[in-house]
Amino acid sequence: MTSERTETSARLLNQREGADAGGTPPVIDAAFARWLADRAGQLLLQVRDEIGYADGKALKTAGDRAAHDLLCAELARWRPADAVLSEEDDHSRVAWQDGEPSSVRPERLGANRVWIIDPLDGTREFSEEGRTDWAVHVALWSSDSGNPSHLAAGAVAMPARHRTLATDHPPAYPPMPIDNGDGKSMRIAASRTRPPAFVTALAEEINAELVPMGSAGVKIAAVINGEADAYIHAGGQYEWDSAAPVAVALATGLHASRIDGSALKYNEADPKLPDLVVCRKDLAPQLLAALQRHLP
Ligand SMILES: Nc1ncnc2c1ncn2[C@@H]1O[C@H](COP(=O)(O)O)[C@@H](OP(=O)(O)O)[C@H]1O
Ligand SMILES: [Mg+2]
Repeated sequence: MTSERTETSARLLNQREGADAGGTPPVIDAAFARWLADRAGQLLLQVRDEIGYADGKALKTAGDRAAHDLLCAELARWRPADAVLSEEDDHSRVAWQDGEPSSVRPERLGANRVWIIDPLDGTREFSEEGRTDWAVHVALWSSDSGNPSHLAAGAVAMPARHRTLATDHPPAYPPMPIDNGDGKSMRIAASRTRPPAFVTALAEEINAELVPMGSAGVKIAAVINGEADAYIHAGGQYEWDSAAPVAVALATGLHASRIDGSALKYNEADPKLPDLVVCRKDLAPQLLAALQRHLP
């Protein structure tokens, strides 16, 4: 059954390739990132339609694989000299054993340009009918980039929301929230299925409302759009979960850092990036101070 379904996603990919559905992509990296994320997003919608929701595990596997294969094929075709770090074939997980680097050094560590991709972020939500909180992440890390994160471009496609955020046209800075009279001072986006315990305690202390949703990309997009004031995560994540949305957040002018206030770094030997906070700049001092009191 599973192999049949994997064949289904391969066939969808082939159909699209055969029709050359994407045409010639933009030359500028940020527009290329948007193009790529959009193409994978459309493919994921097709996979959902074709496979259905009866077997969630099969749907997750087919979606992850189809989006990964499309992104890698297009990157190999249009950016052949660049390295790739993807959730779906992260060899550095093998190269990093018991907290120590092994002798296997991933090729990307010597590269000047590395695409950091999460073919399907919010995999769980993707497999649940009616949910729209899942995304495709495409980011470019460049050694030449002037900013501390070295993120040179990023795109977050949210196909089920018909929305893509990317650094080619960074969204406007979010508007100040309207006081809706409920006495809550801040809305903090947090994981829908595994919110870190300390975030609940922190929210109580600063009288904030927790807004649960899936996908790191969708939560950061919520901060960018002004639907949430902050996204706080700790306890585990990888570079691909945040690289693309953080690139867009930084391009928009928002604050993004580790929860201790230090810079987010990408294309590290160990791709684990276990915590982060993204918020409006004016909230950063208050949130970082509260985080200091609640650090897990
Ligand atoms: N404790 C943890 N360890 C590793 N990854 C985590 C994690 N908590 C969240 N993530 C990853 O962060 C993304 C968003 O999670 P959430 O929706 O719970 O906020 C998911 O990515 P994937 O869907 O790409 O696996 C999830 O796997
Ligand atoms: Mg992810």
